[in-house]
Amino acid sequence: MVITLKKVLISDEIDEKCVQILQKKGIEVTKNTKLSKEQLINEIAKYDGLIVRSATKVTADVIAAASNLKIIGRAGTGVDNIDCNAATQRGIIVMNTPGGNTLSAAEHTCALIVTMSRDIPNAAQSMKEGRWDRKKYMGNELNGKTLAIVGLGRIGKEVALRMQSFGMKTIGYDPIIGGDVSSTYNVDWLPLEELWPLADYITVHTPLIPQTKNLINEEVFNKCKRGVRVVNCARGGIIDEEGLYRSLESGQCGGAGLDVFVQEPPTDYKLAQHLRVIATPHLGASTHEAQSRVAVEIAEQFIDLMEGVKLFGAINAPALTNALSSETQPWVQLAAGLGSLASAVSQEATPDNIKLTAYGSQLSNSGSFLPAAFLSGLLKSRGVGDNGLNFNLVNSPVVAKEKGVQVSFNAENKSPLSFDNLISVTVGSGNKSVVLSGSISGTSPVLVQIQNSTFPIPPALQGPVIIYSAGNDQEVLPKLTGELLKAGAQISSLSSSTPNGCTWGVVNLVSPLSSNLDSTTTGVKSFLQLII
Ligand SMILES: NC(=O)C1=CN([C@@H]2O[C@H](COP(=O)(O)OP(=O)(O)OC[C@H]3O[C@@H](n4cnc5c(N)ncnc54)[C@H](O)[C@@H]3O)[C@@H](O)[C@H]2O)C=CC1
Ligand SMILES: O=C(O)C(=O)COP(=O)(O)O
Repeated sequence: MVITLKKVLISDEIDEKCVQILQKKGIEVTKNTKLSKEQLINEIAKYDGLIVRSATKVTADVIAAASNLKIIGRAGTGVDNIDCNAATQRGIIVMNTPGGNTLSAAEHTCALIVTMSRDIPNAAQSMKEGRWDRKKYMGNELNGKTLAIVGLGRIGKEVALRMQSFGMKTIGYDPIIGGDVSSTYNVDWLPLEELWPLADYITVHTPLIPQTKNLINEEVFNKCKRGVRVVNCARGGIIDEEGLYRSLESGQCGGAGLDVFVQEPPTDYKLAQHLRVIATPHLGASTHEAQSRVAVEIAEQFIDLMEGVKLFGAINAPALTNALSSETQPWVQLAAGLGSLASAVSQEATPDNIKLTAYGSQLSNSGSFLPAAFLSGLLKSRGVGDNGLNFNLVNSPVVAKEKGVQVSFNAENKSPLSFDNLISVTVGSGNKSVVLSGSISGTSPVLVQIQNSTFPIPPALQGPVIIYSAGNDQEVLPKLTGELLKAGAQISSLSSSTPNGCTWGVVNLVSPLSSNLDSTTTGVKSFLQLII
């Protein structure tokens, strides 16, 4: 899957370096951070790339209008403002820059903990108002207090390391990162229920997903020490805003540091304005350093993908990760071509049994992309979901799974045919099956065998091809060729398989045939034109 990017839209405030890197590679970049949703929907079809931060909401209706979009880049971490499922369905890559703003978000979290412990914002405000109020602002030391960290990924870990230098004891929970890992940075892993009663401060660093929505609610506050303080520098909604407000009012929660909100900007500022809340307008990543990093990273990740160097940061394209190099490209094309051919020959929209075997050392690690490439050809040829979907390595595995079509993959060392590296696929439906084998000649995908009939000179499985089965009739090829020439076809090559019960023929054309051929004059019972 080769990605070419000509026009990229940047719809959020992103460092100029991003624009410069893309433009240097000849990409036309439009930066417009003032688009309404309707304007974005009207504009988006012009672009094959989109770059956002958290402000632009890339919803399903935006994606439905994005008929040319190939990639959405998030210059930052959270992708909850992007409908990733809708993007995957349309074959659009979603990519973020994990890590680029980790340190800034971690420092902001620590700043909220520290300022909360001494009530610095209120004390500073009192001075601005001309009051010298030393009694009112008695604080607490952090030394010896317990910080519970929910989510021990990149930011959670950096927060732990920094707050340990204040003498805090760090405990934490993460469903993926276990105690063996967290103990290497001095975080005692505990299940949530054991975490709550021990915590003086709780900070959350998870994505907002169904499992983390309202993770800290009034019930949880009631399990904590009275006066527990919380920080949310991750995503609005991980701490239930209503439950937090009530707990602040009752004193069960002693303070909150909030950088993120369910609604941004909030329609109701009552939480942000609460005396015991320190609120910032989603500033975790807003440092010159982080913004410079994420801008450069997203631009370079786009270029690396375009140039086939590597795929980094993609969150919905596992099949693409190992399929970018120039060596793998012909194999991807071959598998897609075999998929188209298998579907055309078997005439089954949902074959119940597909086995793909890759032979040879070159293909020993091809299991991540060959089945997806095969499925892209199969789905394309069957017109599945025929609503303008372009099937590729991003959406094919997902759409095929929804249709109940799956491929079992197997890699073997020794090829059964004369090509050392070879793909063979068996597509079975009921008691019928189609067997196809292909390989690469030079850099071109070629068809080596159909059923048990081998091509002495394997034809290219590329561009417009006519494939026919002639049974044992040796007269078919001259008749078909005559009819093709009459129809104005430009033939680039002709190939026949060795007769073995049935002869198969392949005619490669320079351009697709515009008119239909008549089977009575060609003498061919069934032939198929495929554009591969
Ligand atoms: N305020 C801001 O400006 C910024 C906010 N963020 C947000 O911070 C959050 C964390 O970011 P990173 O550390 O980079 O992500 P990460 O992916 O490195 O870590 C997230 C961790 O949460 C864990 N997790 C998932 N479900 C969980 C659950 N139910 N309970 C506990 N842990 C769970 C994951 O296993 C993972 O280890 C994200 O929501 C991100 O969007 C990130 C950067 C800036
Ligand atoms: O990277 C993230 O997840 C953030 O929340 C940062 O958001 P922003 O890029 O500042 O809009």
